[in-house]
Amino acid sequence: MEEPRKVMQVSGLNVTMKTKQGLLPLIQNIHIDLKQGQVLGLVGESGSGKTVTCSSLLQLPSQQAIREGSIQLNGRELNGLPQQEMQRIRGKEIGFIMQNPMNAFTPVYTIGHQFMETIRVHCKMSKKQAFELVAVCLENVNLPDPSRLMKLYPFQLSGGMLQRVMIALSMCLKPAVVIADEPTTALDVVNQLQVLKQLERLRSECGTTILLITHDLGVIAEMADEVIVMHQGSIVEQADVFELFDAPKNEYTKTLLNARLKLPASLTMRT
Ligand SMILES: Nc1ncnc2c1ncn2[C@@H]1O[C@H](COP(=O)(O)OP(=O)(O)OP(=O)(O)O)[C@@H](O)[C@H]1O
Repeated sequence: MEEPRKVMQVSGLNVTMKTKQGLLPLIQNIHIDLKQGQVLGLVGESGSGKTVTCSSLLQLPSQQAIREGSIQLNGRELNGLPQQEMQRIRGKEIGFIMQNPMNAFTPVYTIGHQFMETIRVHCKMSKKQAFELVAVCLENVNLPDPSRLMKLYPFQLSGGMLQRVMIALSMCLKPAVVIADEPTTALDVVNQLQVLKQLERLRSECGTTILLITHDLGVIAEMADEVIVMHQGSIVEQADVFELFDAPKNEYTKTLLNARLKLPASLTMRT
């Protein structure tokens, strides 16, 4: 069988932070290949460097971060691109869904206004066309009464609804890659399931590659094809999801998996 195409290739990525105490290395020598249509899980304990890695892939502005290495999207080098250029890439070519979706929206504009403005930045269309497209996209992620919802402000929606608005935006812009950083952590079980279902649709219907960062190994088992395990800023293991759960090779991975098995059943039955 033919290997899926590599959409994003990260190699030799190091991130060092300038702090008052001096230079602080945060992640070292990260290599990630994201293949078309795959869900790649990224796991590791708190502070292992998952978010720093994502911020680097998105080239989020940071005065303090020194990023070395290569981040290629469909063969184009992103590391060092001017922010103006990255703004065109973020959303349209690399989508992102954050743990706290409230941070992704401006509180003073309605959902409809923000959604329409974002797609009009990337695609040429009239306000009327954008309105109709947004309504269809919101309906597509099972958000009821889209015309009413578009008139609401972010604080008037639940976390799960906002996550689905962000997924709807990705379904609309069809980026090659979506980075989802703890997309279900802040949600109740019903909303978690809804968001995971919509992410799965994004992959199956749009062929989007998803980098899924989560603490929840249940979510990884359910969603991921392959898994990367990070520890203290480095990748310690990468394997097919079945292989990783059945026969972890690295000692830290074993500890991570054992920690889950030792939790009471009520805490592990989250999916
Ligand atoms: N701006 C910063 N200045 C200094 N240190 C930072 C900065 N941002 C992150 N760090 C440190 O980098 C390390 C990795 O942080 P990161 O947020 O990537 O962890 P994480 O794996 O995403 O954790 P969590 O699962 O809790 O979100 C942590 O030790 C954190 O304290």
